[in-house]
Amino acid sequence: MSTTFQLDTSTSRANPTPQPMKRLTVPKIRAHKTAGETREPLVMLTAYTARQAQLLDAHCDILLVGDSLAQVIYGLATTIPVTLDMMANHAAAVVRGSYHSVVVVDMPFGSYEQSPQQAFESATFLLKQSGAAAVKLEGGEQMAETVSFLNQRGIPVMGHVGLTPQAVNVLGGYAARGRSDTEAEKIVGDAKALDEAGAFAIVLEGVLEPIAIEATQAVACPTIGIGASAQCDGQVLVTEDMLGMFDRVPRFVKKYADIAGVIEQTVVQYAEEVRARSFPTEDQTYQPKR
Ligand SMILES: Nc1nc(=O)c2c([nH]1)NC[C@@H]1CN(c3ccc(C(=O)N[C@@H](CCC(=O)O)C(=O)O)cc3)CN21
Ligand SMILES: CC(C)C(=O)C(=O)O
Ligand SMILES: [Mg+2]
Repeated sequence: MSTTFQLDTSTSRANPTPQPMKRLTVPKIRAHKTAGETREPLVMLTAYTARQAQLLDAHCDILLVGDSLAQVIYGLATTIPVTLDMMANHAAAVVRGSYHSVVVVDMPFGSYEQSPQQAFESATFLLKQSGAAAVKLEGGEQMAETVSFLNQRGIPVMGHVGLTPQAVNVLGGYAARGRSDTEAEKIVGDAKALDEAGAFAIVLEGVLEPIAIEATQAVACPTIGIGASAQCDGQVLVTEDMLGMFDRVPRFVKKYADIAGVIEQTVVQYAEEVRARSFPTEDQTYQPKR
């Protein structure tokens, strides 16, 4: 008898009911600029849990299991300490909660920079453990060889240039990028190198708007902006940031809701009712039959 554990993705989904929407694919995203169909901006948000994925899935094109889970979930100061196991576990949860969106997983710091071989080993681990479709990694020209190596071996790669948070110790903070001419040229060159290496999309984070526009016009694959420009081919935000759940957010975040406020009010009410013994009532308790 085989002892191999087979992940049955059809039954491991938290929501197995038939869905009307089709699953989006990586090639459709890569062809976004040339496909005559819609060219509507791509909608991308982060997701770290199954329930969050369920709520976002039908309304997004891409769900990113971002290493920003460092700050958002784990209370860490930077994304540096994030491990492959952390990423794989959250990615598996997100895949179980999604049907339509392409699920992309961030490769954590230290898991891919050394060589294309190291990147391949780490990426296969992430994809096998989670069922996600693609990985994202930070860096430009210096990562082009790795992007091509993975792509040729069946692993689609999303690039990420500009403000690359895993390089915080080199950059010295999270300030916007591209203020000098050499920096601006480097960002556009990095985007071109990733595009030519076969990246299916590129995140442009924290770059001056004219550079985001120039990079978007210079590449064949779609660009996805965060703190970049509405002229990018798509946008991404950290879900907790835009929901108003996270306390310290970058300036480029638009807070669409105040979920932290809703949670606080609700907990205040619960605490009052517990202390007043007005919760639970008869509806929320089990009484013996008479
Ligand atoms: N919750 C969250 N949202 C993010 O967008 C995010 C993460 N976490 N973690 C990973 C990276 C880190 N990012 C960050 C973090 C901080 C700033 C920030 O504080 N920016 C300041 C300017 C800082 C400076 O000029 O030195 C700002 O006011 O926008 C920006 C991007 C983006 N990513
Ligand atoms: C902010 C996005 C692009 C990201 O890389 C993350 O959430 O980790
Ligand atoms: Mg990230």
